[in-house]
Amino acid sequence: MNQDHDMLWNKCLLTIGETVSGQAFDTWFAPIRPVSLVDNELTIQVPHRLFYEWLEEHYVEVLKNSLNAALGTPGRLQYRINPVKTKVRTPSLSRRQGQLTEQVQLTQAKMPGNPFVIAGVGRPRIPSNLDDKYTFTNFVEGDCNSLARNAAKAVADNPTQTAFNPLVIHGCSGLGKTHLLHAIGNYVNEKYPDKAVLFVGADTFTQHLVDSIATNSTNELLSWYQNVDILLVDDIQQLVNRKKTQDIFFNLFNVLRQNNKAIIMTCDRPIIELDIEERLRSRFQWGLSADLSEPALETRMAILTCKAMNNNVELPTEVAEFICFHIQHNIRQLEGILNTMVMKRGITGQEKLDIPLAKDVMRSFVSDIHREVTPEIIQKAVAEHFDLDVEKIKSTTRRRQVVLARQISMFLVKQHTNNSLKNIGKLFGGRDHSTVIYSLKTVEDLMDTNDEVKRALAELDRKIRIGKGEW
Ligand SMILES: Nc1ncnc2c1ncn2[C@@H]1O[C@H](COP(=O)(O)OP(=O)(O)OP(=O)(O)O)[C@@H](O)[C@H]1O
Repeated sequence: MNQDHDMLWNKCLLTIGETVSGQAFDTWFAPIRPVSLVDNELTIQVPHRLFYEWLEEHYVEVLKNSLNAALGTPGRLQYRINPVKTKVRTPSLSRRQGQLTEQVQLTQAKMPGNPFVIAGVGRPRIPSNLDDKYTFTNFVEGDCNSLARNAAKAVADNPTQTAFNPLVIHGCSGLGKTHLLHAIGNYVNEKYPDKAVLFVGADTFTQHLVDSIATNSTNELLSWYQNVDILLVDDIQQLVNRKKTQDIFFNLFNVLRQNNKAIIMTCDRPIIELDIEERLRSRFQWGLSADLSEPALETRMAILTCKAMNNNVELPTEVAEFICFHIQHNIRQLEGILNTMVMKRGITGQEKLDIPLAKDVMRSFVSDIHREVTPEIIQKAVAEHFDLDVEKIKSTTRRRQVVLARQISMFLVKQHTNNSLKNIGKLFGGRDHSTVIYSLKTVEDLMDTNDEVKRALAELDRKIRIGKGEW
């Protein structure tokens, strides 16, 4: 029997309706329109590319079987991708009633329940969700973050032609990942105002998806996401154990990347350690992965000082050093201490931010700011000060600078620890106790006469006291 494309497609829908869930039917098959039937080749129209890719990936067998059954002979399927731009009324088959009904397709600007939609004409406006207080200007660069910072800036400079797509910034908590995401977004917004930037947490993305499933508007949600030019996704580790979200994100990722849209993501661990589907993981590894590591003392101090300046707070260097010496792993904690100090100062009417106040506030951030200072810590500090290896200090070298560093180390070990002269000798390459006595005497003499020694001792003593929490 000769049949036209509408009749054939209706038959296909009946078979499909018996195979897939009601929700899948409504989401993925109801929006399809049959277009033509020529020589057993059925052409169907789908709303957008993502839709087509999803069908190919998940329902190709269902479609093939239903077409073959409807034709009674093997057939072929062709797709036509045609985004729905306007409100149209099209006849389609309701699965449950098994008869032709009128169905209204929604335009993108009319998506119900979509958290981002601002009604308007043409391309939907996208609120970026950016916090303008995080910029490249107030991001302090150091060895710990320079790759990530420079890659982020490169993407922001040229978001649609970047080789770093995706860019994944990973690192432990509080090291500036989210700051960099916002910085990219803010920079792009300023330099390319016509580009649509969106910042979204991976958990928020999941929530949107869950909501859209509940309201049968997943396609609309995804179409909407495809309007984004620069997608900034925070904390992608939240995708772990969320299979459905991973599936949808996989497709969105592919479409965006194919269309040269930039995708920048943050993660609390390297992608290789992320327990997600392999296909998603391999795509995340296409671009560049840059890590943020713990900043050195000087960088931490620069960050804290920068935060203080931005808040018009005067923070003496020794107070910044004291705080940063003890807080090594998390910049957010540094900020928390500064903010609490400012607040407490306001309450007590105290004028300056000083070390006793810092110490008081820090008790709730670090369990023990009174650290034991060991000979190893002293040897390391002295080696750093004189730009030498610790091993050199312990060696038999008689070079003047090395001898001086060795003698100062012995002196400080004697002052700050309970080691006997005999033990100190052992710690410095097995020297006897008379050598140690000679060293201590030499340093005492030089303390009054030699400026270099005076300065070195003052500086090292200060560092050791900060380390012990004894300011
Ligand atoms: N290099 C830096 N320069 C200036 N501020 C920084 C720097 N690194 C971190 N910060 C600040 O530290 C705070 C914490 O940073 P952010 O929220 O970006 O951390 P995160 O790595 O995203 O942490 P989490 O994984 O816990 O979300 C922010 O206020 C941020 O501005």
